Amino acid sequence: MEPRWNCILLDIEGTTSSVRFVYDVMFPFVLRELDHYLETNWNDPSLGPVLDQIAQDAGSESFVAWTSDCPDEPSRREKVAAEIRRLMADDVKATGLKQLQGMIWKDGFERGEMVAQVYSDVPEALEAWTSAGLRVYIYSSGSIAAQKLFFGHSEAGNLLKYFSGHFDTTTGPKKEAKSYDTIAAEIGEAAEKILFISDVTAELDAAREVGMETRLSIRPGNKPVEEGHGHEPIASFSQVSLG
Ligand SMILES: CSCCC(=O)C(=O)COP(=O)(O)O
Ligand SMILES: [Mg+2]
Repeated sequence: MEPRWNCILLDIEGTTSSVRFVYDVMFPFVLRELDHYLETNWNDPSLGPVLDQIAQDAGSESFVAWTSDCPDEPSRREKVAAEIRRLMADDVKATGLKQLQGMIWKDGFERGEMVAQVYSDVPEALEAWTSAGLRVYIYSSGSIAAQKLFFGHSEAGNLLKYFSGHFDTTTGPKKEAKSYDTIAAEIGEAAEKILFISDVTAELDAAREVGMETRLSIRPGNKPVEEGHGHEPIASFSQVSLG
């Protein structure tokens, strides 16, 4: 039987993995390591573009302009740390924040201090879908670097071989239809041939607006959703029927 879709696009938090793991393990890791990370990596060239992105997310044209009120390096670092803590307290999915989080998580995943949680149906489904010839992509607010660390160090082992590509907020916000148009174009598929699975109805609405098929991920600990969204709910990837 011909599969109804050629591609499956997956969200992470609340879909492949629990919200709890992100909030109880990954975010506390960042808050614990933040000051030390900034101090030890301050002159690392890879940090510069991320600091510019954080400044731009805050409405400034560059990091230099944003920190022009800071008299010295420690106060510039403190401004960054305070902004990161503020964004995380409000759970803002800002690109600069997500890039910095990914850089901080690197050590945690590579040292084995963090092992990404994935629901038990996820590896089985990835295997079944890719064996059936489907391509699987990730679209998460977590940076692409963080996504690769996450699935490269999961409790089911390295799952990266299953993914044909990764998207994050550098493609566009997850609640905007244009982002899904861009993804379809980059994947090289008609939107109607892509199934998007997420726990957030506003993301599913945006994907549906451009013609993607959708499924609402219902996992333990996910935020409750309003009635009347019209997205078919699934509690496990095993409920995705390909035919
Ligand atoms: C490697 S993803 C880490 C989780 C995260 O930071 C996040 O914002 C997840 O958001 P999602 O879009 O996957 O719900
Ligand atoms: Mg999610």
